[in-house]
Amino acid sequence: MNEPRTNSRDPSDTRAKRDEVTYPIPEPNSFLNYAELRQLARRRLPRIIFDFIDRGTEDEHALRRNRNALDSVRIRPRALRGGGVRNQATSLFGQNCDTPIIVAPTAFAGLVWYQGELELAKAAAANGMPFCAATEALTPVEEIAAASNGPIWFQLYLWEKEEFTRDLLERVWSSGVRTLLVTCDNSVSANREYNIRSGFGMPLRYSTRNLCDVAFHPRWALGVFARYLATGSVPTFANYPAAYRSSILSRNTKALRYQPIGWDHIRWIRDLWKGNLILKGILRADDAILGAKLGADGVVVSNHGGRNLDGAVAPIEVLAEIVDAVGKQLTVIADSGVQRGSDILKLLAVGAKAVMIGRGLLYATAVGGSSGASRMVGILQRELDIALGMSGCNDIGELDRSLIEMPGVKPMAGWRECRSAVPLPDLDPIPDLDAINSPQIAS
Ligand SMILES: Cc1cc2nc3c(=O)[nH]c(=O)nc-3n(C[C@H](O)[C@H](O)[C@H](O)COP(=O)(O)O)c2cc1C
Repeated sequence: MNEPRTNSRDPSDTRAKRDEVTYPIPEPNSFLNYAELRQLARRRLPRIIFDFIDRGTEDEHALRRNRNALDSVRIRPRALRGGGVRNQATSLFGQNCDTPIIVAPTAFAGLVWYQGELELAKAAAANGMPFCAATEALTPVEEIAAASNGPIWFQLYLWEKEEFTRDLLERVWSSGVRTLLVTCDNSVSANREYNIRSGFGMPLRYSTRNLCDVAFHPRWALGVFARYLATGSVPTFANYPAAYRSSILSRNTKALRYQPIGWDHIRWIRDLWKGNLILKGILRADDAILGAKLGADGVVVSNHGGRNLDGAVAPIEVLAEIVDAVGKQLTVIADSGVQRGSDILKLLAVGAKAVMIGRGLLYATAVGGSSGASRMVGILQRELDIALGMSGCNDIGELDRSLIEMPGVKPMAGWRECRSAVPLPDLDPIPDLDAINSPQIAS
């Protein structure tokens, strides 16, 4: 019998094949998984925006590697244990979270839905998880913080003029944000050729093709773009200094240059920022150690979702080494390529405390605003819950490397000592264990 084919998750497929679906694409807000959601977002968004979100950099090796590396990790489940009430709550920097998922910082999130950043922040708060606002958000950090009753973090890109960065940090602090994430994997701009071809950038480039693209996506054109125009608020980079805050359509954009970031800047930011400091885009243990020595509180092991350095290692390939090096001192978070609850389980089992999701939550916001984002979070939580139960765990604290097999990582490599140990489940309900181990049977 022919198996019905669904979207392949294998990124080594050609793009066309990856998009192949033989089931009808569901109605918005009835998607069942990441692959279905991606199809819906692809339909909803103009191509120029979808590609900006969806694609990687250069030849997209890093993008494919993220998936291949996660897929190559296999789970060795413990039998007959995961049937209880399962718990995925955790705490990050002293704040309780209902799930080990964080909304990753993403530039231009306000383009996928009217005030998309607010929608994402609301969904994050409703689901008890942190939302990380981006420097390149289209909604000011003050508005995001005011609209949410959940934990808000802020991602920082450094500007060339020190005073601009200083002012922004003051705005961030005054809005009540206490966790700052500094992106460390963009000392130079990424080479995203499709953006050059499509005209995506600041400002967006008009062309007949782009106008047709928008015209063929009326729900986006009316629901997002026309709504901005109707409220007289054409999107700008709202966290920029006032003099540089021109609209994404303006030809008179005053260029604001970013500072190529180095370790001295981390020292400078550490002195300036009194809250939690996380370095995002770390892929080496020596860098993580240096970060710890300079006073960072956490790292995000990330290759920027395969969007920056093509050919970069996938985070899960280097996560164990980084956790072993700094897991006692720092909170280690991971991202890039996470699409299923089982991906989250794998990263946590290697030793991450939480994971960030970028594209998945942007697609979800594009499809259904905050309810779309909440639906996607719910799906990931449910998948993680199933993966936990199937692996014989009732709590994410029980995850460890004995549950997984992956190239280069020894089973039970001992990351538990790096974090507060969680006792294994009580063996009392298995009365026959002693009998099985008894000398009579051994003979
Ligand atoms: C559209 C888009 C914009 C992004 N913008 C930023 C950004 O401004 N700063 C940053 O540190 N990371 C940015 N990222 C990277 C994410 O924070 C995150 O590392 C990545 O998306 C995780 O991979 P995933 O998309 O496969 O989940 C962006 C990612 C996407 C998809």
